[in-house]
Amino acid sequence: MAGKQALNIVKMKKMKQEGIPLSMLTAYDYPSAKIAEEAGIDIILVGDSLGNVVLGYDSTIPVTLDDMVYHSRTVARGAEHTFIVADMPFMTYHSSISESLQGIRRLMQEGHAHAVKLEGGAGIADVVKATVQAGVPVLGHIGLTPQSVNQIGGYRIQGKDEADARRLMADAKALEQAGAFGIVLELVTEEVATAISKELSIPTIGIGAGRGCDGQVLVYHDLIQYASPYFSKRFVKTYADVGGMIRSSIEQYVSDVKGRAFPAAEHVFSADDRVVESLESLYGQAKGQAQEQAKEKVESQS
Ligand SMILES: Nc1nc(=O)c2c([nH]1)NC[C@@H]1CN(c3ccc(C(=O)N[C@@H](CCC(=O)O)C(=O)O)cc3)CN21
Ligand SMILES: CC(C)C(=O)C(=O)O
Ligand SMILES: [Mg+2]
Repeated sequence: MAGKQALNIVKMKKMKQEGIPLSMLTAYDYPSAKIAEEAGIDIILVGDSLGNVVLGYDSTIPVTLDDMVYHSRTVARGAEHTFIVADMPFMTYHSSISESLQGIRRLMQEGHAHAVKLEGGAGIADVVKATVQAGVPVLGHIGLTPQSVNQIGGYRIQGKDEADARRLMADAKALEQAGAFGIVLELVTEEVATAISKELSIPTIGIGAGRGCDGQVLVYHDLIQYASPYFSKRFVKTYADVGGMIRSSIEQYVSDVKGRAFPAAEHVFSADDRVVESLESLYGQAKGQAQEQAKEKVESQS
């Protein structure tokens, strides 16, 4: 797999220096990955947001490492030439370095990811360091970290006051120091996200973090309004109503079946006349035999 990708972490850093924005999009399965690659996306994120948009949970907390491995490998089959980052899910990188590395190994070897993303700042710098030491590129993720939603107390904008701004900058620097190749800034005020982007030599990738980031990321189902509860959020731009298209297509299908408009002549297969005749006589015989047998059965019982 390695080497087939159009982009790598060395080129990403160069793109930041040259002022070329990075486009990242989530994908969770073969068709979404295939279309994202065909459309020219720079980086695919197999996000644990799959818990929300494909598994129907109300947060990312129930998502397991098995879920991530499974979806990551389907994405890898659909996008063989795209750099793939996979999220490590809730509480799989906090017990010990060795357990964290075992999970990361699975995302790389079984999930065919090229890098992993971990939520957290200075507090997870040691795991980031050990992962990078093992040869695995790490994407950081600070600001709103959905795996900590119960601690944060909701999906809130980060970096509004000075203390928060300082904390975010310190976390970003700690991650860069630990060897992260980039950092996702989620739901961070534009001023703070811009300052962090200027301060770091590694690219920042924003979601709801404004115009000063070195790249942008969105959730696939939000972008195309595909049954996502988040598509109308302020930080999302929707480009199509794919959910609406799917719904009206299925409504039309239901109505066609009920009204016998489908299948029509062009959808059916016909045998030639001679075969039809012989089938009819065959069915006629078979029908006659069956009636004969049924009659005999009734007679023998009486
Ligand atoms: N489909 C989807 N899209 C996402 O962007 C996403 C997920 N799922 N799941 C994981 C996290 C959760 N995310 C969220 C969830 C809620 C808000 C939200 O309610 N935002 C408010 C602003 C809140 C405030 O003002 O503090 C909004 O109106 O945009 C934002 C990001 C982003 N991530
Ligand atoms: C929103 C992005 C950054 C993410 O972590 C996800 O999709 O899981
Ligand atoms: Mg995530």
